[in-house]
Amino acid sequence: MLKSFADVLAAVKGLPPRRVAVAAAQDDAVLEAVRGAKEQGIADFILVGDRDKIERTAAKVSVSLEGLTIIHEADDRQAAYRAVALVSGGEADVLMKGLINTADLLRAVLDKEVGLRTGRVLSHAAVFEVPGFDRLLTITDGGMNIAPTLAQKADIIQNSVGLAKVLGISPAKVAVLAAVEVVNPDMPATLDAAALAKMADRGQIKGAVVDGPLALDNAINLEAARHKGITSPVAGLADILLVPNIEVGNALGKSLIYFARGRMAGLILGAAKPVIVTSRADTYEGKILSIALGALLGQK
Ligand SMILES: CCCC(=O)SCCNC(=O)CCNC(=O)[C@H](O)C(C)(C)COP(=O)(O)OP(=O)(O)OC[C@H]1O[C@@H](n2cnc3c(N)ncnc32)[C@H](O)[C@@H]1OP(=O)(O)O
Repeated sequence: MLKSFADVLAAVKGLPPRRVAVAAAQDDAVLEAVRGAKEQGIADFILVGDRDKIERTAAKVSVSLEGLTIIHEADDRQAAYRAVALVSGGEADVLMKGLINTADLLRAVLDKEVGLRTGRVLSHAAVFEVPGFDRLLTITDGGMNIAPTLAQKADIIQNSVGLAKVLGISPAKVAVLAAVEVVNPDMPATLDAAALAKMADRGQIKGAVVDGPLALDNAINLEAARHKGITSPVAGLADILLVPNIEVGNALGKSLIYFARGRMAGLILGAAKPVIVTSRADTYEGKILSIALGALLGQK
């Protein structure tokens, strides 16, 4: 089982480097991470974007472009489609977001012709390493599905369970988050949580033990769960937190980074190939971790 990002980096370095197509690569922080990941043997890269801007940006931050393929496409949205097409066409194994907003990249990923649709729901998963916490914790979905339905939540869990398996966590313990740990008909998140737990009991969600509703404290802290008298195989031990909507996931994830000094790797799951989604605010290290996780998942 991979319990830390050091474990993830060690695991990926022993594998053949994956080919990552970067959409709109003309970003200084992205280029620095690309160089770092290439030098560490984590991945090889095809940079899609405005060649002149890529070269000028690289020069500005003293990043060598040696050994990196550049495909010129001046328009950012077109660059996203070209990068996606490289992945769907088999010339790259993993897609990575560059200097383009997430929604525009995702629209290219969802494109019916060149996209990476599989017929499944695509979802964002953020894996966190938090100082003082004994394992990697995945939060989903704080980046793609805005207000998922019950059926979409089941698919989002299934996607994250696939990621957990790659991390060596099986069966994954999934807590479906709500504000309370009892079903309250006035709180729709608690109704979905109870249904999802039952769906897992009946084999409609596989490879996971799912329980909910659970409040955040009962989900991740055994003492808090005991204090509330909750008997559950998941309470206090969750590997995955399913959040009710994008705002909760996004705010919870960012609070781990900014309040708790956590480190995050972010991916879109459920597509034909992994998609690395880093944000402008990610550190160099955070971007390398996202690339490493994408490369690990792209080995399948
Ligand atoms: C923590 C760091 C993460 C960050 O980057 S911060 C968060 C930023 N994230 C975002 O801004 C993205 C939020 N999501 C969105 O904007 C939208 O949901 C998204 C992904 C752009 C899609 O929206 P639209 O372009 O309006 O598309 P739509 O809803 O009309 O659907 C068009 C076709 O795509 C399909 N689709 C949409 N979301 C899907 C999904 N999750 N999985 C699988 N298929 C999906 C949808 O069914 C529709 O298909 P069809 O054309 O009817 O066949």
